[in-house]
Amino acid sequence: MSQASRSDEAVVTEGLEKRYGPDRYAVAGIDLCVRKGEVYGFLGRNGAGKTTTMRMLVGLARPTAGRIYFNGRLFDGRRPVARIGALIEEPKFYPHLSGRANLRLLSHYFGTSQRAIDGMLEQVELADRADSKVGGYSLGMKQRLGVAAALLGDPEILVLDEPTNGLDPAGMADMRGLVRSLCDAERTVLLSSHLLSEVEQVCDRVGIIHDGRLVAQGSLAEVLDAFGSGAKVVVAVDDVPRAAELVRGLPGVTGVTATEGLIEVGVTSQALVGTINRRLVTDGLAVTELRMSHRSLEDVFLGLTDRHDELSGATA
Ligand SMILES: Nc1ncnc2c1ncn2[C@@H]1O[C@H](COP(=O)(O)OP(=O)(O)OP(=O)(O)O)[C@@H](O)[C@H]1O
Repeated sequence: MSQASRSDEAVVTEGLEKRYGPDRYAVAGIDLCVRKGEVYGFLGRNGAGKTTTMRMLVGLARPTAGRIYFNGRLFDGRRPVARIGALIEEPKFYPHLSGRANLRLLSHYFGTSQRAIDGMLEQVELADRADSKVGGYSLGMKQRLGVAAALLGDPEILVLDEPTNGLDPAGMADMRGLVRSLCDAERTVLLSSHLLSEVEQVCDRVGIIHDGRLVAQGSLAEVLDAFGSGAKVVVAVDDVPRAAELVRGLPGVTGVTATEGLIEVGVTSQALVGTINRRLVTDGLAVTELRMSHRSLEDVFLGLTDRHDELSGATA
């Protein structure tokens, strides 16, 4: 059965591809799955293929292969099958007009009422600057006005390409809060970022793209579990080789690496801390430090993308 037939999925792509020239893949066949009502973080380094994917989703670029479904309906790149709002790359506004006037111009297409525009300006926290010229807005204000513009058609699916790009920490925090406030049972948000901390803080699920390929997808916990075994125990001990040998065979230990004065033990559960300690002490080793260390999404992301580079190098 096609994934696209599930009713809880807002955006599904199957083998979505964009090729520029014979061997130049910007997006090399990706299967995205964004569930209704979630904030989905599309994460990748610069040039990974995020913008190209988003441009295809909103009909600005034509896929060279693959399919896109919105709410289970096939999108052919022309006829809309769902209400989609988008902020892709830097928003463009008339600088000599106010924020409100810019929105009013854009709203003609959707027939949005003045009251609804006021509501949007409130929502993006621009109400008190709505009548100032956009030319005097900060980047963060322009980005928020861009989000308001993307909301004009009351979208079920909101696509935001790097909405925090170029913002200062305060602007980023504002944008994060705004993104969360926009997502509800009726609206799904798909946002891209190259910043792991952003995605970690705001998204329910993530897809990690590297070199045009989706290398991981799921909830943060799932991605961490599947690709990082989540947790490890760091032990400072007097006899590292002996300690590594002793813990390697314990049930629940997924791997051991030895460094100077330390072993790092991959574990399936925190309860292993006690087991590891007992095993070492019983054997007469001196344990001077023992702590849990959780891998961050950043470690997983870097590990996945590095591993992908190694594999590509090995097969090239
Ligand atoms: N029109 C084009 N012609 C040829 N190559 C392109 C074109 N557009 C994008 N690319 C290439 O496709 C790849 C993916 O670009 P894309 O802009 O989608 O990445 P990105 O993840 O959004 O990165 P960034 O955050 O830097 O925008 C890059 O190698 C880029 O150079």
